[in-house]
Amino acid sequence: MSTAIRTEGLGKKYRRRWALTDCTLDVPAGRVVGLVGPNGAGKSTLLNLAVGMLAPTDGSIEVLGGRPAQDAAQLAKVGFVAQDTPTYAGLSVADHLRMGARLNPGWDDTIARERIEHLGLDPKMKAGRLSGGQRAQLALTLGIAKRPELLILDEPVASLDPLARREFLQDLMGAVAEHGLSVVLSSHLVSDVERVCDYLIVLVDSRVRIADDMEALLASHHRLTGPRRDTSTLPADQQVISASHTDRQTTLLVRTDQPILDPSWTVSQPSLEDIVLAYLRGSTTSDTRPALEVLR
Ligand SMILES: Nc1ncnc2c1ncn2[C@@H]1O[C@H](COP(=O)(O)OP(=O)(O)OP(=O)(O)O)[C@@H](O)[C@H]1O
Repeated sequence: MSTAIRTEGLGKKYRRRWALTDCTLDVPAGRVVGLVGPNGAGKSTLLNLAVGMLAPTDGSIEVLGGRPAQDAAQLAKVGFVAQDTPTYAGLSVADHLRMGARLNPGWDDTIARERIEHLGLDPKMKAGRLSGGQRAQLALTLGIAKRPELLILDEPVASLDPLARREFLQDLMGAVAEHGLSVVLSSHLVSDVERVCDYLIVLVDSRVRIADDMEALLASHHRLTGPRRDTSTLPADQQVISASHTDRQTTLLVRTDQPILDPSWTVSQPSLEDIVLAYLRGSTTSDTRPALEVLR
């Protein structure tokens, strides 16, 4: 199985502050990877390191087997749409497509023109006069028509209306199915990530908290509800992600690959959003201490 992104002890420091720390990942190719985390967690930093816009302070990163932006061949393999979906205000939509064709050896003009037509964008319109969402669609069109092996999108749907967001994600899935494209996209919308991604990375406080197959993640997390008890009495294999207690009852979100055998627990399946929120709300320093503990 080939690897889209491999990092080893990767870290990035801006002046005195670490934006990404000790990040070790092995993300398989051919997947749609969701990258989630709270504001300032380090998502854009990781994506900018992957495209070579930033250099690591620590550790290493390899993308599709090469060093980010090492040469023209590497640049051609990776498409990137940055968070602010940059376009050139003084250039028209058609100018952007012409520029895409000039700069990208694998450029697919048919995809580009069909997408612009489908979106109803006037090819003569200057990018500076497009709405924020239309500019985002133009930038995304350039990213898709470049026909990269790996498309990296930093919050691609943030400025799109709900229908445009749904259609864009469908287009993306189509490109993945048709061209075997790998995608890494950051988003604050867990429901979108759940709909299209089959691999999830969660970054919290500049550290990777989850990096796993979506199916494996859902299978290994459980909600346990039962009589109030101390989390330190749980079996060693059960990592407590969050815990809440009332006078008589305890509810836990635990991660384990083993079956839950204790009959005093009622076991249910948390949603992906429940799992992500439990990780986002706190940070653990040991295996058995909960990330989030609430007393009522
Ligand atoms: N150019 C920079 N100079 C100094 N600090 C920076 C710079 N870029 C980012 N940071 C800091 O690094 C940390 C991580 O920022 P980053 O943009 O990677 O987070 P993020 O997870 O993408 O956030 P968001 O969801 O808000 O876009 C933040 O604390 C941010 O203030």
